[in-house]
Amino acid sequence: MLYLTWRNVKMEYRIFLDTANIKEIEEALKTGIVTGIATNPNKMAKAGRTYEDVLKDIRSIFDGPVAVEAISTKAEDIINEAQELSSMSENIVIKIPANIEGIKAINKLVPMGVKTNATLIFNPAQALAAGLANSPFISPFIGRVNDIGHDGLTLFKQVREIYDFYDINSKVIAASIKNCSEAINAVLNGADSLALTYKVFNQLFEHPLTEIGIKNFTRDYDSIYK
Ligand SMILES: O=C[C@H](O)COP(=O)(O)O
Repeated sequence: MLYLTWRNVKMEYRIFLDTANIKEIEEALKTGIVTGIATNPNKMAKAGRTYEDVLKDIRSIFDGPVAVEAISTKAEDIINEAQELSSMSENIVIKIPANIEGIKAINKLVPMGVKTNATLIFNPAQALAAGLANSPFISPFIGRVNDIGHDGLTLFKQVREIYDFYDINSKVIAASIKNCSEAINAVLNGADSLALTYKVFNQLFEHPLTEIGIKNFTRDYDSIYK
């Protein structure tokens, strides 16, 4: 069954570039198909800068949605941190782990108008809880599930099935995608959005036969017109 979800998702939420590296963001934005930026504490640490500085850099070249992750672990603290992060800039999405403290926080933050993304989702029950808390976004981690020898796509399909069956409207972001084929399988199975690293994003445009084709076309063109 081919899902129609991408047709219904606002264009601005289709592809989140999964990085805090400003050079990668700059390059990928040139394609015109990146519609959001997603960071997490690993990526911020790799960038070696504070959340504030990374956000400032991103905002100097991009005004779409930027996801940043709260690192507090108690609901009250997550709520305060999320409000602080949201106030740093317009159009911020707050990533919050989908454990019990995270769900409590999401439940309070959503009515305040904070856009949340329930993250670190590894089983369909967490996705159900985040959906019932009305999180605007949720992120099942496909690649990390595959990495431990389980089936990330099955997790993803189960989440989609539950959301469709119960009419849950949270947008499902396929996250922790390790290659282009995982990305396409997620889209074919009802992803609303993709979170793609710079490496996987570039795989969207790569095929050896395209390069061979270009080389051969150029050779044949040159043989007549040069
Ligand atoms: O935070 C969300 C990312 O999609 C996680 O991806 P990762 O498994 O490559 O760290």
